[in-house]
Amino acid sequence: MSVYTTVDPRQLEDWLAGYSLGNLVGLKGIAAGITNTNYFVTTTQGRYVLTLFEALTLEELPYYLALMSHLARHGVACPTPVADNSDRFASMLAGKPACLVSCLDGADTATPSAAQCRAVGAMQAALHKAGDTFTLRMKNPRGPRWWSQSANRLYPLLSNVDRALLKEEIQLQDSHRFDHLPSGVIHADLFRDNVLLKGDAVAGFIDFYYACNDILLYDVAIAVNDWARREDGTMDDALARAFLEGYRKVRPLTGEEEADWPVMLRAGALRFWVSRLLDLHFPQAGELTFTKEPNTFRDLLLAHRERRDFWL
Ligand SMILES: Nc1ncnc2c1ncn2[C@@H]1O[C@H](COP(=O)(O)OP(=O)(O)OP(=O)(O)O)[C@@H](O)[C@H]1O
Ligand SMILES: N[C@@H](CCO)C(=O)O
Repeated sequence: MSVYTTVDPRQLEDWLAGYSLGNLVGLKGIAAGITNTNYFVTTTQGRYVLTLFEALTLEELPYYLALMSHLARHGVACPTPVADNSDRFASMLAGKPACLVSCLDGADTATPSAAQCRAVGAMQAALHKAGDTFTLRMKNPRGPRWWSQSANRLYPLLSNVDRALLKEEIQLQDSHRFDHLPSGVIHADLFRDNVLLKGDAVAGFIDFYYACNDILLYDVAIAVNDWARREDGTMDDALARAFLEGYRKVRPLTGEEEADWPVMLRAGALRFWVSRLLDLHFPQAGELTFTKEPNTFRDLLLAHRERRDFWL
């Protein structure tokens, strides 16, 4: 259940007075989600999603909300933030930073088809292209420096085998430079649960709160690592190919990107192995975290390392 902060209708009516969205008709908590509190809000003008941010501050929100607004204006399927009468996308509600975005008609899937992977790949490429004209900048908080520092905290807690694997992979990644590859705005967490689908079409990408500027191919690797991953940690090549096919139709990969694909898949797996290990071993006191299985990404990393024939 992910309604951590309760909002009552009277309180919401007062807050909505700062918008031009008509009167409140319905308010319903959303059970899915882990980090934030989400509600479906219906007014006489339409249906929206209200998010109360449990960890991000009001000062941190403008980048993400401006980005969603920019992408939505440029044809990327994602929720559009609604501005209040003071032209702000976010303000305080029930003691938390809060925003309203348009409600999308779709649902996530744990078992995507090739057609759905193709559509998500194409929309991710559209996001990468639309990001070209977005002027705000955000460094990736989960880049190489972060995983090296995190690994130092984790080494004493890991088995000898896992410690050796983590050290070796970080060394390999540190020795490999990706600076020459195309970079821009990336979602950085485009997992299956962050995409709403309607049939085979993308209704919208959600959860932009890891979005940042980084290498575009890194974003593709993160997404393919989830969309084409089987339960046993190996890749479903047909799904991976479909994803890349959709992506390339909108933004063809360069020869340098193709050459770096195997190492980038490993970088994507490493990033989520490390973050899941951190969540497991260093749960933040008072923070609402739900631990996902770190070994999934260790096993995926091993599968990528052992693989010789890449299906690009
Ligand atoms: N704009 C939207 N339109 C329709 N449904 C939405 C929208 N945004 C979120 N949802 C629904 O709310 C659920 C929870 O949202 P989300 O995954 O963003 O939660 P979170 O707690 O903010 O993030 P996370 O779960 O990644 O920590 C989604 O699975 C989706 O069903
Ligand atoms: N998508 C992430 C969690 C949110 O960042 C994971 O599955 O580990």
